[in-house]
Order: sequence, then structure tokens, then C-alpha cells
Amino acid sequence: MSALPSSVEMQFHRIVWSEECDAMKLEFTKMQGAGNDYIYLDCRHSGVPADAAQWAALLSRRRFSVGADGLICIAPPQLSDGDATMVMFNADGSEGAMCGNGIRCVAEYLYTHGVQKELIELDTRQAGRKTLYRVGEHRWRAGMGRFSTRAADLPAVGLGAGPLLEVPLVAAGQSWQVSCVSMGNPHCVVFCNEAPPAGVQLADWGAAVENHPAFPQGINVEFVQAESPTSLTTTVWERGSGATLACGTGACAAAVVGVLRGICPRETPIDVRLPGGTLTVRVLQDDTVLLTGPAETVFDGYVEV
Ligand SMILES: N[C@H](CCC[C@H](N)C(=O)O)C(=O)O
Repeated sequence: MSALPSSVEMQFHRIVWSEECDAMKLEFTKMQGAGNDYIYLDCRHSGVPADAAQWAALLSRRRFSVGADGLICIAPPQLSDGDATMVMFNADGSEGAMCGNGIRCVAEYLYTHGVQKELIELDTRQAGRKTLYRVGEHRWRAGMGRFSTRAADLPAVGLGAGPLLEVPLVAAGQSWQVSCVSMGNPHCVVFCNEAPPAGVQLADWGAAVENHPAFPQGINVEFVQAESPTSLTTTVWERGSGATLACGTGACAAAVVGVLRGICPRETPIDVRLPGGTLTVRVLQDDTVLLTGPAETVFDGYVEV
């Protein structure tokens, strides 16, 4: 494991000095939602450590460390009536504004660690408050707030001023009609005959769109195939993490574009089938979105550093 960030601060309340091995133990909980796995740190007493981004990049490395799509700090709530704040980092250490699979797992973590409530209020640093409803064993519904297709909310440049529903985009030698949606974080959705289209390498096209000049802060990319009006098959390339088995906000973005393009119905549950599992999305008349899916604990562990 390469050298730790030199300025690692002993802010984690769950870092304990281990006498027997004269090392520092960083305790964590590994959780996943439809295979989108993160390392969760309980920072409710200590606050988000200054080195969280470095820890995310260090510990997310598969085979060389714990391995994950990123790291999520469970921090104190922004407002007194909240239960906690989710602060998420992608595998490259970049901070994501919102994480649909992560927010359900934070609710599950709190529920299994003393917050015995079926309705949990979670804050985020950039995407506002989310309300989580426990709908079954290890299963939560998240109120994801309203979507937006405005360039300013993504942000996107040079793609036009109106709703970015059908914009031409050339990347990796391919030209596509893409739809851009913000779920608090930016998504580029491509409806196609198969997801991903034959002959298109997700890693090539995904990375090319993620880093396209039209998206100065990067973007998450979804290829979507409509099996029926209420069943979408989707593959994902995530900003800052690459190909993941599922993306909660990406599932919402796919369903939203399906509704706005008249492919999917509003209000009706839409199954978004991802490589890691199925998430269910409802796009309501007022443009708010509900995301339902699993939230599972994989293991508790610690890293000696
Ligand atoms: N990569 C995303 C954050 C994680 C989103 C995804 N894991 C989800 O479940 O919504 C971004 O940088 O906007």
C-alpha cells in the first residue's frame, strides 16, 4: 500500500491506536446497493476528516486495498432535525454531489446502528436534504428531489440553452443524440438499441464523454435500452469511478429521460435493470423522483496504517 497522505489527521473518532502493533486502525463498514459498493466511515462524532478524499483514492483501489467504487463519510446533520449528512467521494477521490445507492446505504447503516426509525432524514453538502423510507428488510425508498435538464444545473457548455433533451455529441469517434439530466449530479443518457451499443467499448466512450469539453466538471454516462415502457436495461460509466455495477442517480436519470421522451410513463414504477441488480424509479407529476432498492452490509473491517 503506497504511503499514506502525510497530513492524515487523527480526526476519525474510530481510529484507535493499537498498542500491540503500534499502528493506527481505521474502522469501516463495507456496504453495497445493487453492487455499487462503498467504504462507509462513521464520522458522526468526529466530522469529515480533511484527508477523506485521499483515503477514498487509497482505499478504493481493488486488489491493492479494500476495493470499492468510493468512500462515504456519515457526518453530523447540517440541520438539527436531520439524522446525518452523506459526504461521498468517488474512487479517484473526487467528491460527488449525490449518490442514490449510497444514500440508501447510509439510512440502512443508521437503522442498524441505533437509529431505529423507518423514516430517516439525510442531508448532503450540495444536493439538499433527502428523505429515506424503510420499505423492507435491507430495502429503502429515497425521495431524490426534482430533476433538471437545464445546462446551468449540470453544468454543460456549448450544447444550447433550452432543456438538453436531444443534443448531438461527438466523442471517441462516435456521434450520438444524448440527453442530459441533473439529479443533483450530472448525467448524460443515451437511448440505444442495446446497452451499450454493439461495437462501443463502455470504457472508451464512457471516458470520452465523462471528460468531454461540454462538461467542464465531468459527467456520469448511461446507455439505456428500453425493453418496455416500464423496463430499462442500463449500463453505466460513472464520473470518478468508471464502470460500476449500478448507479442510483443514473437509474433515475435514465427513467427521467424515458419519461421526457415519451417512452416511459410518469407515476408508474419503472424497473431499471443494471448489471448489479434492479432499481425501481418513479417520476412523479411534479418532477420529483423516487428511487427504491436494496442496501446491504457486506462486512465490517479495519485498516491498520
Ligand atoms: N459518480 C457520481 C457519484 C456517485 C453516483 C452513483 N454511485 C449513485 O448511486 O448515484 C458523481 O460523481 O456524480
